[in-house]
Amino acid sequence: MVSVGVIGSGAWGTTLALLLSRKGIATTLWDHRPERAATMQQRRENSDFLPGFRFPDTLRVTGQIAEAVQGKEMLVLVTPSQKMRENLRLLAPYLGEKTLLLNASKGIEIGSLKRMSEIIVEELPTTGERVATLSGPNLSREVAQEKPTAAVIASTAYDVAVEYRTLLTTSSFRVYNSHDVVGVELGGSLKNIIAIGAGINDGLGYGDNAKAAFMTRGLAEISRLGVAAGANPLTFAGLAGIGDLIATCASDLSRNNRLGRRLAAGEKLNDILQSTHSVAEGVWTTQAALQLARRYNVEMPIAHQLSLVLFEELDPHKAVPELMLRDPKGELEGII
Ligand SMILES: NC(=O)c1ccc[n+]([C@@H]2O[C@H](COP(=O)([O-])OP(=O)(O)OC[C@H]3O[C@@H](n4cnc5c(N)ncnc54)[C@H](O)[C@@H]3O)[C@@H](O)[C@H]2O)c1
Ligand SMILES: O=P(O)(O)OC[C@H](O)CO
Repeated sequence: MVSVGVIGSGAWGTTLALLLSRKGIATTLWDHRPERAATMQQRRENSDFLPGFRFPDTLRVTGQIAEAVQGKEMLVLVTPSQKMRENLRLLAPYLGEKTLLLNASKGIEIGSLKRMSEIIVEELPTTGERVATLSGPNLSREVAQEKPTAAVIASTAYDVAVEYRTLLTTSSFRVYNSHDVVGVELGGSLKNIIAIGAGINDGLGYGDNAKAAFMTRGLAEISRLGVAAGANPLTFAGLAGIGDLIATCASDLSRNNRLGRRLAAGEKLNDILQSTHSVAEGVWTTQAALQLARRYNVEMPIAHQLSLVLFEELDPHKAVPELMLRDPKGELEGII
């Protein structure tokens, strides 16, 4: 049977490692802090990021990246997106010539403005046709609880998407495949911007009309940028688009959504970030998306206003009239 290495042991990495090891698959989970890896291996639980779920015997935790990579037929990469590149450099010496790689992180690298699969192929040039990306409405705790969930795996190589689909499918985790790597990666990343805004909306008590409009116009922004970058517009009507947008904007479990509610309560971004080790990718994705929008000459008014709230302490109440009083436009302008 196949053996799998999971690189990154936050809530999602641990959940995916649990899903695999519960299927009886030999799974090695890597934590970049060896002392925490040792604690998890001994206690059989990730009490920092995913408390309450006991590890099966088929799951081993290690602080040695070589152990998680060497001899593995398939890897799952689940680090914070801004740390993906440094971790690829760490694992590169141990990577097998035929090992498949699945990205499960959602973000865009600040500076290079590259998506995760682009970084993988840039750092590991021989892996081109062996890379796929997982995305969709996948709040880790619900997946760990084996609540019914659907996801999508995109790859330019159909066989690779299908191999990972088979690997991850269970009676509570249904996986679709897609060719649209750009759309699936951008959908999963950009929805985090809108989730922060939805959390602000909730925190300010703006109500459901506002939230529905915000999510819908958020999806229009995601689609505009995605289509300009080469995505299939229909991908944004799928699991990695509207699906993930709904889950993240609606759920108390979303870290991006929670960050938005704390901003609405008047907390400062730096204080929020310092109070947690969990990653709210939308903060960094807002910066990267606005730079990408300039590259493609695409308008992203919501992301722009959110960047002012995040980085220039704009009172969110003042962002709203800026969005409401913009020049009226055709609803689908810039998308199709
Ligand atoms: N949690 C979810 O529900 C969920 C679902 C789908 C996708 N994702 C995506 O998965 C990625 C990882 O998120 P998560 O929820 O697993 O993490 P998390 O927020 O629960 O925890 C962050 C993890 O990153 C680790 N980390 C910090 N610096 C690191 C470094 N330099 N190298 C390696 N690891 C480092 C921390 O030790 C910790 O394990 C993100 O891109 C996120 O958007 C998360
Ligand atoms: O907790 P969040 O906000 O990082 O969202 C987690 C997943 O991306 C939901 O699909």
